[in-house]
Amino acid sequence: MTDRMVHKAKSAEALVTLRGAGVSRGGRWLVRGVEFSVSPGEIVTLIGPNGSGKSTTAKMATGVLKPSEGEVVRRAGLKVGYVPQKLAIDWTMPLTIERLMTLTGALPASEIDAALEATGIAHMKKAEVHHLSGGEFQRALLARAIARKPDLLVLDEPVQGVDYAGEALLYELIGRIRREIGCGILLISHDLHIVMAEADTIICLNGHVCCRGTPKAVSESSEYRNLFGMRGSAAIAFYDHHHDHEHLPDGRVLHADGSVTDHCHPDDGHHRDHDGHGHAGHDHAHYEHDHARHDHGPKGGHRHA
Ligand SMILES: Nc1ncnc2c1ncn2[C@@H]1O[C@H](COP(=O)(O)OP(=O)(O)OP(=O)(O)O)[C@@H](O)[C@H]1O
Repeated sequence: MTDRMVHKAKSAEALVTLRGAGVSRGGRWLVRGVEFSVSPGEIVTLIGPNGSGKSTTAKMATGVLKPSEGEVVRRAGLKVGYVPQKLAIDWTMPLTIERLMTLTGALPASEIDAALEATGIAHMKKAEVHHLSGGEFQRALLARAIARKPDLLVLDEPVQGVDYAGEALLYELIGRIRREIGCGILLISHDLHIVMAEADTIICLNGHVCCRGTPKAVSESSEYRNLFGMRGSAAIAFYDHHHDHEHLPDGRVLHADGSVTDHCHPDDGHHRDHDGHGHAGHDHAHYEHDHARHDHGPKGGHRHA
């Protein structure tokens, strides 16, 4: 199959497809020439500097904004779950997580419970929203969005106000949601962080599509490096790690020196320690292994889920 045929087949099954889409306001193009689609089970991440058109593009995808040129095609009857960047909440009013779930429409109690369970906050159902930590709040917003079983989940900066460790856990959760619900995910990242680890496709915007591809391809492209400079390089380092051992299909481990062991324990003599010689400082490849099941720390460390 040629690339063009693959693209055609992919957009035929896509949840949403943008073709040459752009929005202009007051004689100025906010964003132009946007082309991408999101298919079931796929994570597409929009990155780009402030004002580069990420939110505008997401609004075109969800139908909140009509494109001024080009077209946006959504699958008939598409259910969209949206997690906004900001929520207009009157913080002087008491609001429990349970109530937050039903603010914009009724939900059966069983659906509320299932969504809170899936996001790991079932025990906090009666907790006041304004007491939540950044990570808990993002989980509550995610629970609210997935409770209605969307086909397409749009997340506008889902790791806002969350520290690095919490960020890795949230991305792991988002990865699990796409595997379990099978929805497509359009993720907007207003910062680079570790967003790229879970994404299948990265679209880098800068008023137009600057570059696109797999996280690795984007992080290596000169357009991306020019746009993000040193900050981009830090994110690149995350992917540009070198593997000193590989996991074989039978579960054994092949080390750089050619030896094979049953495990990759830090004390088996094959690994560098923390000050440049350690297990925490290395990364590895896994045959037929889902990298999405790893928590990647921002410095390239990992742990198995
Ligand atoms: N309704 C509007 N009318 C005029 N200009 C707008 C409108 N909405 C957005 N803009 C402008 O369009 C540009 C793109 O905005 P957008 O919110 O899509 O960027 P973004 O990439 O999401 O930015 P950030 O990372 O800062 O949130 C910005 O310059 C913004 O000021």
